[in-house]
Amino acid sequence: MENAVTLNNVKKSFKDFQLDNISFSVKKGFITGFIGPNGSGKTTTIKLMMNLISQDSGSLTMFGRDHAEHAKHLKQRIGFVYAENHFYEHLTVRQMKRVIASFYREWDEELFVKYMDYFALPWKKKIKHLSTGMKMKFSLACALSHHPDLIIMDEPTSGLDPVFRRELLTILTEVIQDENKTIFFSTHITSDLEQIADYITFIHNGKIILNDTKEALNDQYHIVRGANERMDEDARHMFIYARETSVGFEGLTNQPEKIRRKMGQHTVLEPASLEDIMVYTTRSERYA
Ligand SMILES: Nc1ncnc2c1ncn2[C@@H]1O[C@H](COP(=O)(O)OP(=O)(O)OP(=O)(O)O)[C@@H](O)[C@H]1O
Repeated sequence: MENAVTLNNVKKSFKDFQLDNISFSVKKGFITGFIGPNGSGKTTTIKLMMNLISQDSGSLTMFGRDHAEHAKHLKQRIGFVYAENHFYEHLTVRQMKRVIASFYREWDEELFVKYMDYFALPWKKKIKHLSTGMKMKFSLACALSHHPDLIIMDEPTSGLDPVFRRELLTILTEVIQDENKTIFFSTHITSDLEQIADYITFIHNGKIILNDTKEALNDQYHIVRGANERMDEDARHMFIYARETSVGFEGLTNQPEKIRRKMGQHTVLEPASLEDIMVYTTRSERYA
């Protein structure tokens, strides 16, 4: 399967934080959700992909080309939606659109007008007077209107009401019908990813913990509940995280079959949600 983006042993250090030789790929033609707790390195990774900062070591390729060497060409192929907006606040929507459109060879004015109507965006309003949701819609309209092959978004749904969030997910599902398009986006709203993501990449403390299909995670990761007397040292090793209380234990495992064999019928297993996976893995000493 072709990769839209490949990171190989990428390292980036700040004073108190480092992306620790991360390697993963974003599959072409699919939606990948990028999750991780606050400060885990999502925005830093996205900035590296966008060539807004440079890695200390390692390689980053996009559509098979080195992303820094071919930055100019690759920028044409990427639609970028960023939470901290990068617009000139004093311009109107129309003026700002003109600035953005001038950068892109493939700019499609007809498509942009369609999104302006669809999102009910005001042409004459100054950027500084747009609400958070409107700015995000404008950013999205611009990103989609130059027919990008890769759409990269940093928390696009944050600050959006549930109605528009759902619209956004519908738009993304429509965009991805074209199998040449790829979408990579970070979010804290894991339920959005349960709906639309094909792949999940999970980062924690600057390390990639998971990068797999959502189906594989659903099959593998389970929440287990049972009586404390079923838990022993052997069983404990099969859990990523488990806690015992007076009413019993609850934990996350990626070895459901082994647990079933070991703990027997009186233990309840159910597929873990992405939120469960994120919360329990973050608590685990294994990934500290
Ligand atoms: N330019 C910088 N200089 C120093 N430290 C930085 C810089 N940029 C980011 N960091 C640090 O790197 C860490 C990771 O930040 P990053 O923004 O990538 O996390 P994140 O996963 O996107 O978090 P959030 O979910 O809160 O947006 C943080 O501790 C942050 O303070």
